[in-house]
Amino acid sequence: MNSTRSIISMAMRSRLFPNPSSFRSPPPQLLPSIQSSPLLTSRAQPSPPLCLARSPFRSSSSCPAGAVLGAHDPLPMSSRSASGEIHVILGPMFAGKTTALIRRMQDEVDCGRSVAMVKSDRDTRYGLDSVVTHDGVKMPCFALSELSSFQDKLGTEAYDKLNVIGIDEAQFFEDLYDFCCNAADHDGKIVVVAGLDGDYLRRSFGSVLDVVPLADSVTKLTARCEICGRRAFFTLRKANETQTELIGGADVYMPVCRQHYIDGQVVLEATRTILRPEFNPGSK
Ligand SMILES: Nc1ncnc2c1ncn2[C@@H]1O[C@H](COP(=O)(O)OP(=O)(O)O)[C@@H](O)[C@H]1O
Ligand SMILES: Cc1cn([C@H]2C[C@H](O)[C@@H](COP(=O)(O)O)O2)c(=O)[nH]c1=O
Repeated sequence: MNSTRSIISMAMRSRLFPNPSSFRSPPPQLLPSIQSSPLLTSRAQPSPPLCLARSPFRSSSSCPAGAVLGAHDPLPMSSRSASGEIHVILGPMFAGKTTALIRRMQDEVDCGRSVAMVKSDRDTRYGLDSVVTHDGVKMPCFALSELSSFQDKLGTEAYDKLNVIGIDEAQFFEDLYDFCCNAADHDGKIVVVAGLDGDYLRRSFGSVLDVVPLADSVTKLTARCEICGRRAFFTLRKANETQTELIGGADVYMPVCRQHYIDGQVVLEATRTILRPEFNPGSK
């Protein structure tokens, strides 16, 4: 697979980058819908000291230490959301979705709310006990195969006290819609969802777009095109694999603008054709 990637990289660079240069996104800026969220201002109150909640699960092997963060005591009911909220953060890889999610959760902790982060256990890139950004910022989390197991994992008492639930890698949760609906509409939770809106072929990925009609706010973040530095809306897969799910980082994917997505797909298709065994009789 490494040789495939280097062939693809070479092909793309020779065709697409007469003057190759690499671009990295600056630290992502939160868009106004999140920065100026009434959630953070209208219900803000003097922050109790930041602390790890005394979760009954802190010593349990199934719950990472500190996966529930926030106030020791839940906020009084009057200061909690009566009907819950759903906020969705979308975009390609490297757009800063996880960064924005962690910041949002930290803001909620600073406002005295009790928060918990969840990610899919399919994403094993950095272990299962933390959500980690591409530049290494971490927050403890629960890694689950399905969101329906969250309440059991946490326990009813802890779930009832929880104000905010963050969900990273939301594209991997098939029960995202039902979970968000129940958590916000029925249980009064604030749910912040971060995930890919599209896969490497720009098809809708998992159920992320299905929760848009449920959402109070939707923020689409952009990355920086690795080829030209313009805004990147899409994720290009550099590897030869064609299945929808392929866990990976910068070794397998790059953020690209529209032009370089189109050019890149042409090169990748040509490269995949060249790599087929019938073109390489001696390669077996
Ligand atoms: N092409 C890239 N390759 C590796 N890291 C990148 C690239 N572009 C941006 N980054 C880094 O990734 C960070 C965003 O990471 P993260 O929040 O995990 O994004 P996302 O969750 O949207 O994939 C940026 O602040 C930047 O430091
Ligand atoms: C485009 C695309 C991505 N994936 C995988 C690759 C990563 O493991 C995650 C996305 O992580 P990030 O936090 O948004 O950087 O999804 C995939 O399986 N299939 C795809 O098409």
